[in-house]
Amino acid sequence: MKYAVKEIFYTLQGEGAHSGRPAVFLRFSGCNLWSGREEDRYKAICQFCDTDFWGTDGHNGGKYTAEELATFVNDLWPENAGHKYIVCTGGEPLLQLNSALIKELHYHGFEIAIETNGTLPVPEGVDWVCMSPKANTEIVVTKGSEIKIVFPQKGINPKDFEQFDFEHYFIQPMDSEEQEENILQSILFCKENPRWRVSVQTHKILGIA
Ligand SMILES: C[S@@+](CC[C@H](N)C(=O)[O-])C[C@H]1O[C@@H](n2cnc3c(N)ncnc32)[C@H](O)[C@@H]1O
Ligand SMILES: Nc1nc2[nH]cc(C(=O)O)c2c(=O)[nH]1
Ligand code: SF4
Ligand SMILES: [Mg+2]
Repeated sequence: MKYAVKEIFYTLQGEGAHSGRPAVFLRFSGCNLWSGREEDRYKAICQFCDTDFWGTDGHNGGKYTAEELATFVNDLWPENAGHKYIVCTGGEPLLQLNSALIKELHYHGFEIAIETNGTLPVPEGVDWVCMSPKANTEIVVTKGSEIKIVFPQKGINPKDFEQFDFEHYFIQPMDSEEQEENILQSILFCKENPRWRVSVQTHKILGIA
C-alpha cells in the first residue's frame, strides 16, 4: 500500500497538552468531512477548516510505502536526540494510518500521536489520541488522551462530551473572521466550566508551520 501525503515537516506541536513539543508532522491527503476544495466548502460537513490537505504537492508530499515513510520521517529527526515524536494529521489521518505504518514508526522509536475528527476507529498502537469533534457527525472515538473542541461551533455543546473518557479537555478558539469574539467566548466558557482549558494555536503566534 502507498500512503497519499500532503506534506511532512519538523516543527513544534502548536496545540493542546503537548504544545511546544518538537514533533514531525505527517499531514495525510484527504478528509471524509470536506473535499478540500474551496468551491466545495459551503457544502462540506466541516466548513471552518484552516488547512490545505488536498493533493500530494506540499513540502515533502507524495506517495510513500510504510517503510519509505517511516525512514523519511526518521531522517528528519536530529541525530541521536531521542524523544522521537510524530503527529499524524491531515486531512483525516485515520483514512490511511494502519498497523503497517504504526509498526514501522515504532520500529524507528517514535511515539505516535494523531489528530482526528473522531468519526473513524483508532487502530491499535497509537500512543496519543487527540479527538476534535465536528457538528453533525457520528463520533466513534469516545476515549483517548485529549479532546479539543473548536469553539464556538453551532451544534456542539462541550458539556455533552464530559461523559467521554479523555485525560485532557480543551476549548480551541475558532480561527475565523470572528476570531477575537471566539477567543472571548472561549475564555468565558472555561472560566464558567473549569474542567476545560483554552488551547491556543501557538504555532500561528510563533510564525512556524
Ligand atoms: C486540520 S485538523 C486535521 C485533523 C482532523 N481532521 C481533525 O479535524 O481533528 C487539525 C486540528 O485543527 C483544528 N482546526 C481546524 N480548523 C480550525 C480553525 N479554523 N480554528 C481552530 N482550530 C481548527 C481541528 O479541529 C483539529 O483539532
Ligand atoms: N505546529 C503545528 N501544530 C499543530 N497541531 C495540530 C496541527 C494540525 O494541523 O493538525 C498543527 C499544525 O499544523 N502545526
Ligand atoms: S475534519 Fe479536520 S481536516 Fe477535515 S475539514 Fe474538518 S478540520 Fe479539516
Ligand atoms: Mg494546523
